[in-house]
Amino acid sequence: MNGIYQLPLERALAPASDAGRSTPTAAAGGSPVLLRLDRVSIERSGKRILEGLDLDIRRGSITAIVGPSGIGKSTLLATLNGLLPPASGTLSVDGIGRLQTPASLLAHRRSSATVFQEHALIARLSALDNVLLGLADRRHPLSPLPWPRAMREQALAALAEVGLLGKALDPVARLSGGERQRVGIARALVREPRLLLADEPFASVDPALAERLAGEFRRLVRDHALTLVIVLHQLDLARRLAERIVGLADGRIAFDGPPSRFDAAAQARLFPLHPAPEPTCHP
Ligand SMILES: Nc1ncnc2c1ncn2[C@@H]1O[C@H](COP(=O)(O)OP(=O)(O)OP(=O)(O)O)[C@@H](O)[C@H]1O
Repeated sequence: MNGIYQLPLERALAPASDAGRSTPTAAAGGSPVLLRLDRVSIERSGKRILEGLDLDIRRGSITAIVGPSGIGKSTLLATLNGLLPPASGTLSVDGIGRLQTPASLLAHRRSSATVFQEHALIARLSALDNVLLGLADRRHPLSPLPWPRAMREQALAALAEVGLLGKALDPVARLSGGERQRVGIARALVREPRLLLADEPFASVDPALAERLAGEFRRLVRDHALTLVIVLHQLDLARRLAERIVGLADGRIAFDGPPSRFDAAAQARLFPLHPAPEPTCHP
């Protein structure tokens, strides 16, 4: 892990409900909050997509982002990732502070990784080479040299983590949908992120495989002390995987609570044009 992330942690943050919430900085102490959005508004091409977002993401937690198509779920992930700075408000990260400068944004991006719906893999390259691309920002972009041995070992370890060591040298074009998704997960893991973002990672796999991959995400979060924020369309899966559901509607956070409170009425408020599915049991 890069040394910059081992800065002394800030003092414990005040609860989210406090009026004068403090900002994560690199002071002494520990914080249960990894990431904090304070009155954040987000725009795309000058158009306001989301506004007034107050959100604390706790370290080691799994948060599912749900909401209708086009509401701004991927946009929110892009802001959490540091790719799309807020139009107003602040985004703060424990150990880094407010993401206001290029250096702080870079530090945050280096400690985060994203898994995409369509994997964003290069089909003609091997699984191993695709995973190595997760480390592309850790060496010179025009380097003609082979990947250093240490990075190759890191990438192989990430492939082993998702059960694909045996296919490390296979071109991605020859892998199944589920295997490709695993390569995408390995490419994120190789960055040793503390924040893992996932944008509809189960959208192109069948329900049984989605269930299995969800189990793998849960294990990875636990084993690697990750914090996961995952955009999901499958509400049942969101309820089973996450300990917290954040629902977006009308440009705002319209629901924020545990799966047990995400009942038919809450769903109907997020998806008013569709009848809410029957509530299902969850552990
Ligand atoms: N690069 C962009 N430039 C301008 N507008 C964009 C851009 N990307 C997305 N938008 C707009 O921002 C809004 C939110 O899009 P976003 O992709 O975040 O929604 P979403 O909730 O993730 O949708 P879906 O569930 O369909 O993936 C939409 O109106 C979309 O048209």
